Amino acid sequence: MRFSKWQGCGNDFVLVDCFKENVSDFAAFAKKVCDRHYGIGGDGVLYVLPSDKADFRMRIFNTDGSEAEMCGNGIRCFARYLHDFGLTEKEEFTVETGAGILVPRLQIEAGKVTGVRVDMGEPVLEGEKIPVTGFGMNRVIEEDIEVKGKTYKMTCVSMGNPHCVIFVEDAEAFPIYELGASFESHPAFPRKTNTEFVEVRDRQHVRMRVWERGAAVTLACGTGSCATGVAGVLTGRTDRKVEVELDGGKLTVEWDEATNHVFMTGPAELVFTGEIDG
Ligand SMILES: N[C@@H](CCC[C@H](N)C(=O)O)C(=O)O
Repeated sequence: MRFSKWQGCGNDFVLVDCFKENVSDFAAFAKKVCDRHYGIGGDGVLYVLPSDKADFRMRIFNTDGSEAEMCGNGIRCFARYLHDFGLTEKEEFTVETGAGILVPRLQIEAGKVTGVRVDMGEPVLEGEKIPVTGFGMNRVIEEDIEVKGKTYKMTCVSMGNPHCVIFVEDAEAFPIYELGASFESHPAFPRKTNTEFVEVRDRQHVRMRVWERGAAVTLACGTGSCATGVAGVLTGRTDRKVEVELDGGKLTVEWDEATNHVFMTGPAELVFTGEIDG
């Protein structure tokens, strides 16, 4: 089976083109190939599929085999694959995801792709829809959450997938490896959650570390960066456009007031291509 390996800000993915390859069990394949010792290594697998609603369909599976609704760094890699490997000649196209139909646009300078800007759609803010229990259809802004005997203030946002944003004094010092899994599996989140630990540097710059649902600590999270941008506005900490500094690079996130859509811009790079026994 042929595959390609991609990364966006160090969040890395194995991509399989299902127009050409046949995968019988998407979840089992993801668990197997994401293993960094016995497999290819990756934070998830992106499957390129046909769609009857959009130009293409993307499905994303985490390292533990769970399927996520959406992946921000993944959709930029997905878009670049479609362009670089000749599946489309368009610079902007539609992609069906578990978070609806999203629109990536390639940024091309002097014939070279320099990045991808994605219209990530509207954030979902109603507690029940994120989902977070105990808040009905209200927004969940700076609400208490107790984890391992300590109370934190959480702001919850869905970008198709659930996010819990915790603003902290010092993101580098936050004990993410000790606490991340307890946020992910907290009873407040019926579908588990991704959690972002965010230090505000100023109104246009934040530092974010992430514990991802189904993948633990990763070097970056695109949907998490978007959720952070939205949470920064909802809590009055940041402007509508912010640069998010991640362990593996930087993303720009803008929550547009006129459309209510979130736009994410950042890199997507091919690491290598290969073949594996399917
Ligand atoms: N890294 C991704 C998000 C991948 C899915 C996530 N782990 C989930 O289960 O929701 C991103 O860049 O958005």
